[in-house]
Amino acid sequence: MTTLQAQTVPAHIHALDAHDPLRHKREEFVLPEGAIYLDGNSLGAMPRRVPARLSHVASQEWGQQLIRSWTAQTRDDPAEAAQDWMALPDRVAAKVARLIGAGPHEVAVGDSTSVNTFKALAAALSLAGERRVILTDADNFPTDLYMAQGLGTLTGDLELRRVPAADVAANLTSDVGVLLLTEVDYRTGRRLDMAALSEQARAQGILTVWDLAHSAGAFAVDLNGCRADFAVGCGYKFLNGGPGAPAFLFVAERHHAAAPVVLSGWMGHADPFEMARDYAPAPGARRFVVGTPQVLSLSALDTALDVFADVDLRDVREKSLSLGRTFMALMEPLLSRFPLTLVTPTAEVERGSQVSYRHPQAREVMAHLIAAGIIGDFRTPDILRFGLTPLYHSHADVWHAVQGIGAVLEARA
Ligand SMILES: Cc1ncc(COP(=O)(O)O)c(C=O)c1O
Ligand SMILES: Nc1ccccc1C(=O)C[C@H](N)C(=O)O
Repeated sequence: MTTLQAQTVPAHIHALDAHDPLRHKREEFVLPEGAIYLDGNSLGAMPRRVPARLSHVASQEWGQQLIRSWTAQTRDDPAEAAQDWMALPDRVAAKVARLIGAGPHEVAVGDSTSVNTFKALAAALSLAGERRVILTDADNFPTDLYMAQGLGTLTGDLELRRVPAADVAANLTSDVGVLLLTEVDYRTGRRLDMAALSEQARAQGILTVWDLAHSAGAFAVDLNGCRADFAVGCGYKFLNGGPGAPAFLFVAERHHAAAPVVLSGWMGHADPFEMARDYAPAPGARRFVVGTPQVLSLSALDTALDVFADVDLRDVREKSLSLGRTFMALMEPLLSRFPLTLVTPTAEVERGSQVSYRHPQAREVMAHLIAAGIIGDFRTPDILRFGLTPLYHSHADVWHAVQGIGAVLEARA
């Protein structure tokens, strides 16, 4: 990789970076040496300020303050007082809300995306009444399918109807209760039209559950603008919250009164320390926080999200599209020389923040690429996937990566 990075980047690539309004953000991340990391859609790079926060949480909040940290409001220092662990999920929810077009009271942070998918599906199905069909993309991410299957085992009367993504709109029929979709496909990077599909679903009385795993932090999401009903997403991909970071759940305000809280844990109770015998939900989406907040990982995510504080998500989207365009254009000559097929849509509205190709030996090729310092992903059955993170990638990275991909393919041929 070192030799590759020593190659001279063409002037037109440099020019793209020179005009990049986000180029200063790269310094806010720790990036691996001697490698080009194109996997922020699996695990985002670490924001530089996270270790100091974790160190403070460990040494002071946990080490010294211990249980007093749960209710730090009792402390004299106003800055410390505002850092109580009980409200940490709510503080993080407010930061996530801004990125997904939601109100802070509509977002709950905690648990995994899988668990939040279960909460959302259970609530949505209950609101759907007699309609016992969940419609989904047959190629949806496995955990979305599995969680729906698990819920079906519990209720016993559920049909999980899987259709190709292109056929979803035609299958929004009156027996469907819930539409479960992932906005950006984890393999192809194809982005669905969330606004149109939400609208079409609503017209049929169907509730929507959107998985934003590959959307949140990659571009501006407008849940309320789309009148989405429920959504979930990961904290560790484009939100850079670290391995196993807590996930989020969005529940539109109009459903707060009627949506049942199936996992009704005490931390979602209106007054946990009242220790009442019966469950009474906290106001807003906080009721969907189940058990004790994951303080260490929430703290990491909390600080990681500060990277977005001065960022305009329109710039993020513009740059993501530019990186993708550049990547695809530079890869173009390789497509006639090697058995590579682009599977990411070229139309910008249909793209997330990754570029993927089919290759008959994709698994092997990706192993070679990783060994050469180009870190992407292999996804079954034959996908080479390259994630683009506008906050820390430059067009020069993309250029170096494509030179490396060409060299690896050439060496194998
Ligand atoms: C679309 C999608 N949903 C969900 C997940 C993950 O769910 P969890 O955080 O529960 O592992 C991923 C990635 O792992 C994903 O790509
Ligand atoms: N959570 C993980 C744990 C281990 C390895 C990968 C993941 C991913 O997130 C994969 C990602 N969802 C994907 O779109 O492929």
